[in-house]
Amino acid sequence: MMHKALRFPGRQRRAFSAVVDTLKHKIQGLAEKKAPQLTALRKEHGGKVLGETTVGQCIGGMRGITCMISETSLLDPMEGIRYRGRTLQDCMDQLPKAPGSKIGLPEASFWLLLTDEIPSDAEVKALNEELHKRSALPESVVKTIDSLPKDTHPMTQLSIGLLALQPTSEFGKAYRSGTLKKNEYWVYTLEDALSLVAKVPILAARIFRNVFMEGKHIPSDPSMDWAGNYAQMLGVSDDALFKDVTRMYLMLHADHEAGNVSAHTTHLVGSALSDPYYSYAAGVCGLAGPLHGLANQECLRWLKNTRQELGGKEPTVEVLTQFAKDTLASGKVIPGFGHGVLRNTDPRYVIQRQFAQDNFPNDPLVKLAEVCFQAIPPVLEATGKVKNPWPNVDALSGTCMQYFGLDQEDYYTVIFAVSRALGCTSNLVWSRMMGLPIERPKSVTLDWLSTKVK
Ligand SMILES: CC(=O)SCCNC(=O)CCNC(=O)[C@H](O)C(C)(C)COP(=O)(O)OP(=O)(O)OC[C@H]1O[C@@H](n2cnc3c(N)ncnc32)[C@H](O)[C@@H]1OP(=O)(O)O
Ligand SMILES: O=C([O-])CC(=O)C(=O)O
Repeated sequence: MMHKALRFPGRQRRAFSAVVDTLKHKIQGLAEKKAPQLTALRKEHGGKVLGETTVGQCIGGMRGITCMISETSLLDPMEGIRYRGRTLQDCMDQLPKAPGSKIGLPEASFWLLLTDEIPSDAEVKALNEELHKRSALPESVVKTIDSLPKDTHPMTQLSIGLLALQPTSEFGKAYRSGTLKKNEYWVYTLEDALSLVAKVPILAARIFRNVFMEGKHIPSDPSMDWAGNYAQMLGVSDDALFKDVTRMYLMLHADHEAGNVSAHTTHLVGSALSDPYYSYAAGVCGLAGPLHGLANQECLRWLKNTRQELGGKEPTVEVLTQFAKDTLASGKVIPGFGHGVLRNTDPRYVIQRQFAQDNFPNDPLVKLAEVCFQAIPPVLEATGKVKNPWPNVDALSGTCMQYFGLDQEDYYTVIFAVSRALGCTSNLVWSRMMGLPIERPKSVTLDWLSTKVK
């Protein structure tokens, strides 16, 4: 029996690819299982109270208000993010891997986020073949990107590139045709999600080579996995571990439930039925903020500056404590520390730290980051206001990649965005499947609040 709560197309447009058909059937199968739950929650429990909203939350960035649905992942403040119920360590252990690698493949996490299933090796291989088929950038997009001034920030270039891809949207075309039915929205969103995920590493590598490598490009290798291919197109290192560090980065940053700025923005824009290119370009603009994704660029810069100021001296906890205090005194945040919702060391940091300790423990920036791990939390704690003094993912991601020669910190958030495309577009598919409405919370004025609290 079909449930109205979820959007099942009556007659499915057959995809030209077996793996896309498989994905559609798996998503649809999962949606059929979830349909009674969604219907009951809407119809029988729609009036139940989840919590009250305080004036502090209204002024304070809506922290702690439970008011969004995201099926792909859920965050525990102490244990961090789980992709479809699996911790990141579970994902590292359980997801298929490239030959000789210990890293769970990020494109396998895309499959997991979409379907709630760990794909087989054969399924990931087929997905990679499909992504390669969809990966070519239209000539118009190449021209647009190549014509941008080289000093345009790489994140600006990426959002321009995503918008330049927008005319290729299958969802947009189908919607404009006037024949698209609501229960078909998710199918076309999935088509766009796959194409966007296929193209984003090609676009991102092009931006890198244009800005930092005099426009000398390295062609895509269709025999490679999604992230390994991205690493080889960046072309900064032939070390097999550089492919692994890229795979790890892209797996760890894929999703962080839906309230973070990039995911929320993507969801919000998508809720107006803007297609995935519009929606994710908007999300990317949010990721470019220094309190969110750009913190990894800021953190690497902070570490490099600190190292320069140390002038060859060994970093000590005492010296780093003073550096951290100076940063606070100058009115800046310490990038890579603190979090909106986590209340413990970010498990993404823990996994990256282990990778660095296993593979390049003597790298000067790794050593410096280790001292920061000891020195900075007490400084933040001493302010009495920082709710989470522990490191987040951004505290080490740049350090791990610079070891292999990718030390252009302005580029780091683009790598984050390549990864976040997996989670944000998976969420768009599920939002359209669940028929979620346009998002429109209530805002009020200060006078309204003052009258209310009297
Ligand atoms: C992928 C990601 O997006 S992970 C986060 C990446 N961002 C960073 O690493 C930037 C540094 N960190 C921060 O700025 C913050 O911790 C955020 C933005 C991540 C979270 O912000 P909030 O939820 O407001 O944190 P919290 O409630 O603990 O903030 C309370 C106060 O402590 C300050 N604070 C929090 N973290 C830090 C920090 N790392 N350095 C200095 N001050 C901090 C806040 O600015 C705020 O000050 P205010 O009251 O004077 O405005
Ligand atoms: O969850 C957040 O607010 C920020 C974050 O760590 C992410 O988006 O990866």
